[in-house]
Amino acid sequence: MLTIDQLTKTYTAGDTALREVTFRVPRGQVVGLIGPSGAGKSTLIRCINRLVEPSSGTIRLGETDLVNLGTRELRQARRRIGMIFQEYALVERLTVMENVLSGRLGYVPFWRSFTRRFPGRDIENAYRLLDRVGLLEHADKRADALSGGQRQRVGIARALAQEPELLLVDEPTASLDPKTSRLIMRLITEICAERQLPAIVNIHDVPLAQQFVDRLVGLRAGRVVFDNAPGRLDEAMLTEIYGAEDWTATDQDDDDPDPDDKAQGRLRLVGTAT
Ligand SMILES: Nc1ncnc2c1ncn2[C@@H]1O[C@H](COP(=O)(O)OP(=O)(O)OP(=O)(O)O)[C@@H](O)[C@H]1O
Repeated sequence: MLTIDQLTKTYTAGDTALREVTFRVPRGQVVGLIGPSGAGKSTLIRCINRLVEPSSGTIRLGETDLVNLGTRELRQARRRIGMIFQEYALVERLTVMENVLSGRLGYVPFWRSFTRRFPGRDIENAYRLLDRVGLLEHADKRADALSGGQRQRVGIARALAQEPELLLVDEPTASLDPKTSRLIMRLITEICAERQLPAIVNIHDVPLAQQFVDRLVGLRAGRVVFDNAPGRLDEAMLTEIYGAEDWTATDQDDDDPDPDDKAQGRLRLVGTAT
């Protein structure tokens, strides 16, 4: 369980990016974080993994107060948080397997990581994860030989290799086509349900978020202005979050509709800034 309470961040330049943000993410729940550019989504994700120092408020992962940790404790706490990135952040010249095993680097002694000698248990687990994300037959390929969707699946397997208690996912589909984006979102949400992992997914694509996440948190100018089930997000609320934009109900550009998408019967919205 992740608990964020009264989290405020004011950058030294004077911008207040988060204002008393409060919400909880229980085990197994995937929260989509939406909001216009500059709303504070990245700042929130970065405060949780402490790449950005919160100005005030608390962030708890289980019993651990993430805000008040010394360097050593912070390093240990970060092992418990798996990150998935927009641009995958793989080591291109290493194999798929080596990239997945790099998720274990925080756990193995330096000499083992230096010589890339990982314990047998880690290797077996990495094979299991590659199987789960559908990349077993690509284990020995170099990362730079993979497609974008395949690279993101490596990114997911690497995050899971950490055996995290929380997933932070930053724009996981921004570089992918619509069909691959759905595949990746489905994989993330299925895995979180299977492992009872809480997750926060920073996502610009509102219809995609609506299809797959359990809950949406909408930020505007650093405040939570929406926190509810995706089905409760209507056009009035979208205007509240995004301001004066033209939110028009439309069919998605979809040449290969998935009948089992949670999207069935949900709003399909496309936003065009005016
Ligand atoms: N390092 C920084 N120093 C000063 N101000 C910053 C810094 N990073 C972000 N900000 C400011 O904080 C506010 C929130 O930015 P943030 O990047 O968190 O928004 P966002 O919702 O993630 O936007 P986007 O969707 O464009 O990535 C903005 O006003 C931004 O200018």
